[in-house]
This record gives sequence, structure tokens and C-alpha cells, in this order.
Amino acid sequence: MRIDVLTLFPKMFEGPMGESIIGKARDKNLLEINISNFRDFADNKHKTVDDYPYGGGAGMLLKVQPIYDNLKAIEAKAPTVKKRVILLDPAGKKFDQSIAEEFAQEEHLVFICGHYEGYDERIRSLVTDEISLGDYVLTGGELGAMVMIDATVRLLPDVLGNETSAQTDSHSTGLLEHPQYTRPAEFAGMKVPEVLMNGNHKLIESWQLKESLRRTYLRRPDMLIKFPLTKEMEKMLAEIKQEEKK
Ligand SMILES: Nc1nonc1C(=O)NC1CCNCC1
Repeated sequence: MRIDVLTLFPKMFEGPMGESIIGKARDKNLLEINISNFRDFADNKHKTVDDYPYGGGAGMLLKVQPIYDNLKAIEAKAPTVKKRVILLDPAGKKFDQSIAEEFAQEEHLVFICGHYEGYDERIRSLVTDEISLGDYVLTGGELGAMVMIDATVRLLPDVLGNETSAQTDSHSTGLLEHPQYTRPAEFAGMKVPEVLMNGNHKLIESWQLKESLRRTYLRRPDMLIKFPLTKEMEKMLAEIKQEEKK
């Protein structure tokens, strides 16, 4: 996968996109990330990328031209590859695991990071997607782009090195992940549930499913409404509702 990011602050990406799992994936050539500063493409001598809004109003808007020419330069390097050009915008579709899974299937992702008050509206004609990190306002789109890249890249083959962990994550299965424990068996008086210590895989799987259902029921009932429950799950959920009443 190739990822291009258009930003005014390239240095923001050095840490998060250079360390740990993403950094190792780049070292292993599992993906290529190119960060470009669209200020470099501004066609005026002062390299300005923003201007006052027509009709007045607070703040400055990002001009189209620098971003347009930056996109053209990216296109020139990879003309045949199908691209998803993603505009980071609080008015966009809210990012979630299903979008990460969709992006992970793509060959080439291009992220445009907003700044200032917003974009010249004509920038929207250049993009395929408008995606929001969430219902809040950030100082720029950079952190949103990094979160989306992180959530997407970890789904690529061989990036995690343990594919099952991506497939069983919260939000990947449609339920929240069950509680997990590691050594020691007891810490500060808190013991690991006995069922996990006895090695009976069928009992363990049943416990894990029930605890996923419990956690989802208690924390994210909105996810449960959408989940296709089996008869076994419906029985477990009925037990959970009784248990949680006490
Ligand atoms: N939420 C968001 N998801 O993507 N971008 C988001 C965002 O808040 N962008 C800011 C909007 C105001 N101007 C600076 C950028």
C-alpha cells in the first residue's frame, strides 16, 4: 500500500509514522508513506496557502491551488493506480473500523489535512471521500490522518504478525473484546478467573463470548442492537441481564 499525506506540518508525522508497528511495516516495505507540504506547491512568491473568505467571516480558508497542484504531482508519480483521496473534515463521514477495513483494501490512500478555519469549497471536487475523526474540532487534520493510517495499516497482512489479534479486536467482530489477563495469576488480591486457568478450551471460549456480550451490553448497547445474535448468544444475554440486575 502507498499512502500520501498533504499537510502544512510534515514533522508532526515523524514520530507516530516512524516508530513501533507502523515504522516496522515501512522498514519491511509492507507500505510506503510519503508526506508532502502543500505549501511547497503555492504559486505565489510568499508561498501563502490561505486567504480571506469571500463574503467575510472569521478566520482564513485554505486555497485550492496549492492542494490541487500537490495532488497533480502525486498523480504524476502514480498515474495508473486507483486512489482514495480523503479530505479530513469534521463535516465528513465519521471514521470507524468498517472504514479502516475498506481503506485497507485500497492500493493508494491520499490524506489531505485541513488547517485554519476550513477549505475553499472547490477542494471537495478533488476528493473521493470526506472523513471526520469525530464530533469535535481539532487544530488541524494531522492527528486525524495519523489515527486513520494507524487503524488501517494494522489490518494489512503481516503488519501485526499475529493476524488473529486484528480479527478479534473490539469493533472488528461487532462486539467489544472480552476481558484479558496475563501473568501473574494473582496481583494485589485480584485473581485471574478460574475458567481461564483450567485449559478447557470449550469452557474458555464460552466464557469469552459471554464476557464480550456482557461488556458490549453494559458499555455499548448501540452495538448490540445491530449484532446478529445466535440462539446461544440470546440465552447468554438473558443470563447477563439477570446477573446485572443483582
Ligand atoms: N474532527 C475532524 N476530523 O477531521 N478533521 C477534523 C477537524 O476538526 N479539523 C479541523 C477543523 C477546523 N480547522 C482545522 C481542522
